[in-house]
Amino acid sequence: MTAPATGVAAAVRVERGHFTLDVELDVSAGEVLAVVGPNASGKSTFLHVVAGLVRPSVGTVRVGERVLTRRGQRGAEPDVMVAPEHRGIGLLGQDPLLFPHLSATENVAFGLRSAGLRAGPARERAREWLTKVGLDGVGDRRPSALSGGQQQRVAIARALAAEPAVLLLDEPLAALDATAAPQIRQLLAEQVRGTGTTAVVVSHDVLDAVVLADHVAVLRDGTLVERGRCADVLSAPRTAFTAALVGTNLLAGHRDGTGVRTAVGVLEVAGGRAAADPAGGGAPTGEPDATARLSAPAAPAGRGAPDVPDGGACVVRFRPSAVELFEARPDGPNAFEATVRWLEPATGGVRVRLAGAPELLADLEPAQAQGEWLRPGGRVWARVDPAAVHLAPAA
Ligand SMILES: Nc1ncnc2c1ncn2[C@@H]1O[C@H](COP(=O)(O)OP(=O)(O)OP(=O)(O)O)[C@@H](O)[C@H]1O
Repeated sequence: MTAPATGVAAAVRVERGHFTLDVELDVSAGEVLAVVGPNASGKSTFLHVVAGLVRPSVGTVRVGERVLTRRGQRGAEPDVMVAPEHRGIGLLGQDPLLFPHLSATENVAFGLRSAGLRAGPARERAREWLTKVGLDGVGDRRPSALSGGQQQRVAIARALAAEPAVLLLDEPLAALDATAAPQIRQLLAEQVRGTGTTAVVVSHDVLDAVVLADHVAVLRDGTLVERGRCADVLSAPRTAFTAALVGTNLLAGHRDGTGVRTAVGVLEVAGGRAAADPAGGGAPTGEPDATARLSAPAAPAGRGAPDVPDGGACVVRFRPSAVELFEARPDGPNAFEATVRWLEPATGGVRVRLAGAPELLADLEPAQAQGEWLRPGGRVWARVDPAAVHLAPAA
């Protein structure tokens, strides 16, 4: 029953006053791509261009061999703008947008009827889909008699029953409560993968990328800043936004011998050898001092460090659990002074947010988080083990 999966190729530019979206993104047939980014980065705009709801200033959108949008191309190629309802693209947003006067079954059957299926087979298929999304027995109810999660299940059934060439998901879980969201996320993952549907999901929530997608694209200010397999991008982010999304620390800087010069000083990295003399370069006092070397220069970088030339732009990454906090300056490399912004609960302990741009995170066990010195606004010393500091070329 399922239509063969089809890929998407979009290269579009949208100009809107101060905002410009300029992205080129391909999604292979049967692949699920998550598009993440801060507010107003252009995620929905991109989705709407693919759906045919927004006309780009210039660019093309193809699904398989079919050109759905073409605008402002050089040469004699005429402009194309296929209407949204003729694109074979399904769109599922946070609002299920069900017809209030139709039952759940009729809501799902409606799209199938519009696609030319007769009433009997359309109802039959609609019932099958309601079973697939866990709604056996509620087909006769109208949306007002269904919970938010159940309504979203109906919307998923309606979207997938139509066998779209491509399914676009715009924050599909944003309106659901904490109990319904994981269930619907799992259902979406099973059904989108089970049908081999090519999909693009826009979300603020990294879990959506982890659970639903194969690849992730990170947008910032209308521009693509990272793109790759979820496992790679999320485990080794190269931008502060992605790092914040996955709850890790990331500092941009420049290679400086065996370390990296960052906003908190020179951090020695995994693959470089930590220095024996912590006082070698002088530690910063007061505000972070980017000129200070936080340990003495070490031996040349070992095999663990990527090949970033001295002075080259790069990022360092370290987990919050690799950051220790002290009341007084500790011995050893990679110590720097910082101001506590606030404390919050974390799995198995306390997460401390340290002021700065970007802010840094430290995850402490409860016993380490005791003491008057550890309070919002207080000055503390942080230390990161060089073996836990990972270096990557700048994105
Ligand atoms: N219809 C519109 N007319 C003019 N500008 C718009 C319109 N829709 C969005 N914008 C602007 O385009 C930019 C990108 O918005 P978009 O909704 O695509 O971002 P987003 O990443 O989806 O944001 P959010 O996560 O907040 O939903 C923003 O500056 C927004 O104000």
